[in-house]
Amino acid sequence: MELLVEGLTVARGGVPVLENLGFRLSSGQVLVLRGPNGSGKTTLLRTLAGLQPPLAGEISLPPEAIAYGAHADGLKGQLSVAENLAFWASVYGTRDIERALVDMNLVALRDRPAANLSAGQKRRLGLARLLVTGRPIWLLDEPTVSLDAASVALFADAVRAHVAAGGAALIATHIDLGLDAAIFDVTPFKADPDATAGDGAFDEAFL
Ligand SMILES: Nc1ncnc2c1ncn2[C@@H]1O[C@H](COP(=O)(O)OP(=O)(O)OP(=O)(O)O)[C@@H](O)[C@H]1O
Repeated sequence: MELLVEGLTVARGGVPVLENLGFRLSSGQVLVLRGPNGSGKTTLLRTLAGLQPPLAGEISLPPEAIAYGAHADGLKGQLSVAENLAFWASVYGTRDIERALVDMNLVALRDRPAANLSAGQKRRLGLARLLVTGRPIWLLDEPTVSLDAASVALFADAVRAHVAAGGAALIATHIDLGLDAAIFDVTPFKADPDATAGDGAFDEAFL
């Protein structure tokens, strides 16, 4: 199982942000996505997850192989922690939510409505969702926002276990997660502003 990306050009609002980008993410590997604010990391992850079409290029795996953890946690506030996980387990066709509850330290919170969780607890629940997807490729956008040091360590352990079991992860993060990871810096792939000159909409990070 391998995610191979070749000649990929991604855009926001119709404006190319990154172009002719490529990388390989193999089973057992963690790749950390780097680049300044506004450089296109979220846009790249959304494109790989199938949430928006690329302008060009090839992505070797379908969105069904991918679990995307976005900025927004996507919780259902009226449902309890366990009910949220059970909902996602049914969506993804998996069963076991208990391991996810344990791994993200949510057992004591299992019956609490998601709306009543703290920001960091919500984040832990959002990450627990990844564990019930059963999908091999995790794409994560700033997964540790709002997490305390202990929760960052829990998250890093979950990623280690995922890749040890043959999964892989592409993680946009500005912090050191203490993982054995390669770095993929998107900066060299910034789109050519001249190609879109005249509309004044090009990414501020590259002006
Ligand atoms: N909905 C949108 N419509 C148009 N342009 C957008 C939209 N969202 C983001 N952009 C622009 O697209 C460019 C890439 O943004 P993106 O969020 O992919 O960057 P990023 O590398 O993830 O940034 P950060 O590190 O700040 O999270 C930026 O110039 C941003 O202003």
